[in-house]
Amino acid sequence: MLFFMGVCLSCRKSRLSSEKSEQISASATPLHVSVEEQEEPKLGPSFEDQDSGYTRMANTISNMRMTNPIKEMVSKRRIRLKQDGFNLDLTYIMDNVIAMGFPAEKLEGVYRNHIDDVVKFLEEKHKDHYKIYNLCSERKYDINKFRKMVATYPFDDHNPPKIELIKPFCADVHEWLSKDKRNVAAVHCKAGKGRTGVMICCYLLHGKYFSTADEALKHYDGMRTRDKKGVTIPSQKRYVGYYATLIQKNLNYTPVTLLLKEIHLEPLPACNGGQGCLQFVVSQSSTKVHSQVYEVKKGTTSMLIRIDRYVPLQGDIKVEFFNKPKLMRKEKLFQFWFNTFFVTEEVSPAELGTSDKASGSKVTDRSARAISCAEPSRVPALGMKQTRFVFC
Ligand SMILES: CCCCCCCC(=O)OC[C@H](COP(=O)(O)O[C@H]1[C@H](O)[C@@H](OP(=O)(O)O)[C@H](OP(=O)(O)O)[C@@H](OP(=O)(O)O)[C@H]1O)OC(=O)CCCCCCC
Repeated sequence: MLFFMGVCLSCRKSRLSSEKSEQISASATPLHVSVEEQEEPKLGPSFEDQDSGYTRMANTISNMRMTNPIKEMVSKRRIRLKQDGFNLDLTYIMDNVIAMGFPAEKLEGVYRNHIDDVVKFLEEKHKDHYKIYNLCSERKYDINKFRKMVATYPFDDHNPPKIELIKPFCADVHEWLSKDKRNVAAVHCKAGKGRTGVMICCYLLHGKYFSTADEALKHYDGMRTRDKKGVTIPSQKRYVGYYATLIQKNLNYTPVTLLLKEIHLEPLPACNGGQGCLQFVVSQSSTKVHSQVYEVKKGTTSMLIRIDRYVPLQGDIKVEFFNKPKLMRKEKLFQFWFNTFFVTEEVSPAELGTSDKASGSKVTDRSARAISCAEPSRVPALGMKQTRFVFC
């Protein structure tokens, strides 16, 4: 079943289509980026003292062969490194770029990479030449274990990064790798698949290893997983595409403001026998900026939602749709992210005509733009949703 949606916005301050004429000097500001490097640990024993600890680690539960089957189950189809006595959820995407699972401590270290095993691996294979990139917004660990060679570029699981986070990450990796040809960048999130893939693919584009998002993603997917399903969330892929666009067209990202005017849904997701309430929530910078609930009558196949007071949107926008049955908890149907800077698709007269007819108003703006999105529903029976957002 296809799910069609049109979002009509107006009053853009600028458009990507004007490309180079719109280049504005780089204003990418790292969000919550903390980089701590080249400092010796101030707490605990010196690194030399710790070496004896690494030797002893072979006797810890983290390194016991009995935990490997559990680790393998949890890492699912991600390709593990099994070499020289190591068995880690860790993959070389390039000779100097590693994707890996979270370096976990305590009980979590039983079913994920144990942090001591990761330290042991990096010390053995890349001593004095590794730097860790932690992408988790939800957790951290003792960076002293990695000689404080840890940079943090946080974002949430199952989400893309803020667009401003990508360039500083890529520049950081590039600078580190350029310093010494023996240097490696070890990137991780929780599983070391989705978020890690997004950022590594962006780096592969930044470093000119690949020229298109598809090529970078294909390379990553094949290197990191046995089923070639590395980065699978469409919004995450979309953001790799955004970064590719910035590089290909030599653009500097700058926030663009749009006014949300109307949303067109067709056909509606068939939940609760085709009736009930549908809620959509629009957020910007983690702040809810608009939310509305609509009653869906049985037999309704499409819906035009007009926003009474136009809502200004700028930058990274998250839209969530919920099924809101009466007397029951709401259930998220699907979500997607887009960035207002990258809304560039042309809108056909037929689409404008549909919107025009439904609203009863005369369309005068023929410079409308749209964005197409496809997101899988969280409700498996509803399948993949094709969505198209129209801005005018
Ligand atoms: C006997 C045990 C058998 C366990 C079998 C578990 C088999 C199993 O499903 O393991 C996996 C789960 C969840 O695994 P995780 O807790 O690691 O979660 C993954 C993580 O969110 C990934 O995002 P990211 O961090 O890479 O950005 C996500 O990838 P994406 O965002 O691309 O979709 C992946 O989705 P995926 O399904 O791959 O599409 C999730 O599974 O692990 C646990 O729940 C921990 C289990 C703890 C068990 C403790 C045992 C002591």
